[in-house]
Amino acid sequence: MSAGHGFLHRPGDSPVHRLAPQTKIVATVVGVLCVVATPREAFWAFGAYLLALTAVWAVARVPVRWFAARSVIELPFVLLAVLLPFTGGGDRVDVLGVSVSEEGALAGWNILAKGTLGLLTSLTLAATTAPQDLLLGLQRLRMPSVLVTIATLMLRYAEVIVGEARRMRVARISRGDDPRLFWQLGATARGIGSLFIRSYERGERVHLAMVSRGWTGRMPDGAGGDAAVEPRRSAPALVVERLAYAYPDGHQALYGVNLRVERGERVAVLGPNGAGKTTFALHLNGVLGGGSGRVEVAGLPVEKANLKEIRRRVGVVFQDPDDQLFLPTARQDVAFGPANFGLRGAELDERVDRALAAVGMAEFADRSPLHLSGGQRRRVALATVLACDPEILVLDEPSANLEPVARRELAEVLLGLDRTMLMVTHDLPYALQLCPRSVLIDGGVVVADGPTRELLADTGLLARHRLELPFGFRLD
Ligand SMILES: Nc1ncnc2c1ncn2[C@@H]1O[C@H](COP(=O)(O)OP(=O)(O)OP(=O)(O)O)[C@@H](O)[C@H]1O
Repeated sequence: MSAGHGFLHRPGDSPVHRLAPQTKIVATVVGVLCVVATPREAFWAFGAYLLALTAVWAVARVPVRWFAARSVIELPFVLLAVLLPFTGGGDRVDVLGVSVSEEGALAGWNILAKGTLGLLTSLTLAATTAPQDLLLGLQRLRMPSVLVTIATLMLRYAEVIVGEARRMRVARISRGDDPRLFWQLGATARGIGSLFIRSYERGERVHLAMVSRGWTGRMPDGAGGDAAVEPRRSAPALVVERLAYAYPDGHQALYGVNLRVERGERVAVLGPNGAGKTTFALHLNGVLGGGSGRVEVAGLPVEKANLKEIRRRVGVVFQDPDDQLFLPTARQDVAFGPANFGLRGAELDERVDRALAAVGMAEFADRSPLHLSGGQRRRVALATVLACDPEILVLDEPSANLEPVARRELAEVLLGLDRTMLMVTHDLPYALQLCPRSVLIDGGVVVADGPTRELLADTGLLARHRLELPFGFRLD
């Protein structure tokens, strides 16, 4: 679902909607400054501003009632403005038998007129400009990148909350809940509680995806990357020995995983729900750690001192592309990882273009990821990781929620990539198509390892670990 329809944004294709966002931002700031600077007695000027705004609304095809409904946030100021004529000092006049302060009335009018016009001007900008385009406009106006990034993260978080709220509302209404009914207020309150927990979890996944692409909590400062630690060329791509891990709540997810993957191999990681596949994958670039055992990438141990280099070499593509994409344009999202790893200027642009081209999304570079289809988003998510030029690509459920054509197209992209690949998946035909070798994890250990075709032909093995080929699928 696109996040285009927000509380403050009213999508459309009017000339006002199509204006460049930076032009609208500048016009809004100038408009608000003019309103503030206008003397309070210049009643005609306020009338002219309002007339100009209503003309813009007519062109933008946004009804007056849309603005009226959103102007309620101004209510406290309206109350203050209404009280001032009665509480103000100075000369007083008699209006319909009530004594009114002249100075108070003018002060109230000043607040009411300037506040309302300022609010309506800002609402006009918000109504006709998508949030992502606003960020783009700020960037084009050369706002400091730190400010734009903070605004971006705040926007992403707001989207996370709104998205979770929408999903929960749909799920509840489809189960017969009507939040308008008084006796269901308790359930609504509990819903709000779980909304914040779910938003927190989603925020954590977004953060994990950022960390995987080299985010350290600091903005790239243009100083270039640290010197790379040279890996051993002759070493296998990946060596995992006796890897065990318990989550902080004490739940033991891995009990001693052993795996060796040679350079250029494509390996499917199969297993039932809760087997430990994702936990295992998150150890490969040090997003999870602190357990026992050993993980080595190209001869480099996965440990704190090597984390930056490890994350450069191991790219994790998460299951949900929305966890991976959070910047205003696909291009910026794809540039995020390599910029964290120190790439700048023409080299960075070239890397981004190459990654987008590799997934067939070059023409969508300047679009907001939120305006792309599910399959397109997944391809951009893959590009965000390819742009880091990883030696090992780890994909978590790459075919989940993809329509057949998008699934096939992604397979073609993946088959065209010349790198070591680990693919966590429940999609057994996809594993067969893409990975000559499979490992089967269950109960936190590797229970089978061999050619994918042989593993999938062993119906007893599959049944023991709750796996099965789709109905009608035959291995020939
Ligand atoms: N943050 C967490 N805290 C505690 N336990 C967790 C956490 N994340 C996962 N687990 C538990 O660890 C075990 C392994 O989870 P993991 O997500 O690695 O499984 P998986 O094989 O990827 O499953 P699926 O196929 O359903 O995605 C599960 O029993 C799960 O409940």
